[in-house]
Amino acid sequence: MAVDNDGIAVVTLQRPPVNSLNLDLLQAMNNTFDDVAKNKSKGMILTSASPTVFSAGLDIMEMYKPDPKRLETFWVTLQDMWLKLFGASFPTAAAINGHAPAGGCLIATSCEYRVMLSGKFTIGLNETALGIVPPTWIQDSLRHTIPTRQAEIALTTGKMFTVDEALKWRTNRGAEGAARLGPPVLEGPQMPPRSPDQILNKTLKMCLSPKMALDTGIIKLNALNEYLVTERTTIVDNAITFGIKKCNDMDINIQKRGRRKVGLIDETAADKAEAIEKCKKFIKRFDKIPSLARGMTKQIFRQEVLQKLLTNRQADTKQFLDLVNQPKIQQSLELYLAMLKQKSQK
Ligand SMILES: CCCCC/C=C\CCC/C=C/CC(=O)SCCNC(=O)CCNC(=O)[C@H](O)C(C)(C)COP(=O)(O)OP(=O)(O)OC[C@H]1O[C@@H](n2cnc3c(N)ncnc32)[C@H](O)[C@@H]1OP(=O)(O)O
Repeated sequence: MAVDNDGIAVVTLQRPPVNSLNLDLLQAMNNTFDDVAKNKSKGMILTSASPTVFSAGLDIMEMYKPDPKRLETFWVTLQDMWLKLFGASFPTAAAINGHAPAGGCLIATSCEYRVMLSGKFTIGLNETALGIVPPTWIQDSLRHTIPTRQAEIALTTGKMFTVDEALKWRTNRGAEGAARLGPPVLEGPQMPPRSPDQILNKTLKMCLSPKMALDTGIIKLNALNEYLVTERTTIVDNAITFGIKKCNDMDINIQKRGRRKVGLIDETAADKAEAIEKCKKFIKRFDKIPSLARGMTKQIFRQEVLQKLLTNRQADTKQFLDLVNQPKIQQSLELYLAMLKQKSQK
């Protein structure tokens, strides 16, 4: 842990090669979180010493052929880590400088703010894809971060988000919708882009002109009708071109506005230093907010989710122990470890 001049603690996970969460690392995290609270730090930023992995999640070796007592301590320590981090009264942020699967995503979603490095990294809760039901409180961390519907789909599919997807999800109507209609007709002498309102106003003016004979008016309206039907694609394209131009003139970023954000991460950064700076900026937002009021508001906001685990702690532990001790799960763990080993040797 390093505390900067502003009193913000930067906590770096350092368990090579992939910061997998074993008992020792979880205990060290818990002690550090206690220190941050005791020192009355202004806030805490979690990051990783690895250049490519934030955290690979739970250390599978803790669950494979486990010692029963250690396995139980391992799970209770993980619960403690989550209760301390998710329930921390001080501001928390994650500078996610690499992959964050499963438990890595849990750490990130337990924080209040997330900045992830742009690149070929992924983040998400992949448990379902591995044949495991994520415990309620792990699901709750995701549901607390992104909209419920997206959380349900992500959890049930074991979705690992790319950095871009984590920032935004499905495309809405907008720039990409326009692209699906084909290239817009660009401005030119024959077809200057006009808004639909401009076209209708001009036609109306022409038809209402006292100089216009009734039969000429009818001919013109029929021609307009035919034009609207046969040229509808061009008209839509022109309307889109007009809209895009107006947005550009008004400095509105249609690329961003056209996409729905999933918000699993709040911002991206080019490198770790920038990610930490952005996290610091988030924490400094609370400089003028009384810290007691802030902390209590956060805890009240998160109380329901925290209380659920506190009430069901023993049952949750028993469920985990029963699951891990199943021969079928032990077999899956063995296969998964072999697969990871094979992949790392390539
Ligand atoms: C599968 C069944 C699990 C059953 C658990 C039962 C109940 C649990 C309750 C539910 C909670 C689950 C939360 C979890 O966190 S489960 C853990 C899920 N984690 C993962 O699936 C991530 C696996 N790792 C990776 O995908 C990649 O390692 C990576 C993080 C993307 C990084 O890739 P890369 O940089 O290429 O590194 P390598 O893959 O080469 O790995 C290097 C080294 O580290 C070992 N390793 C990786 N992840 C773990 C891990 N989670 N635990 C232990 N060891 C891990 C990997 O085997 C390599 O080892 P060697 O160098 O010795 O070959």
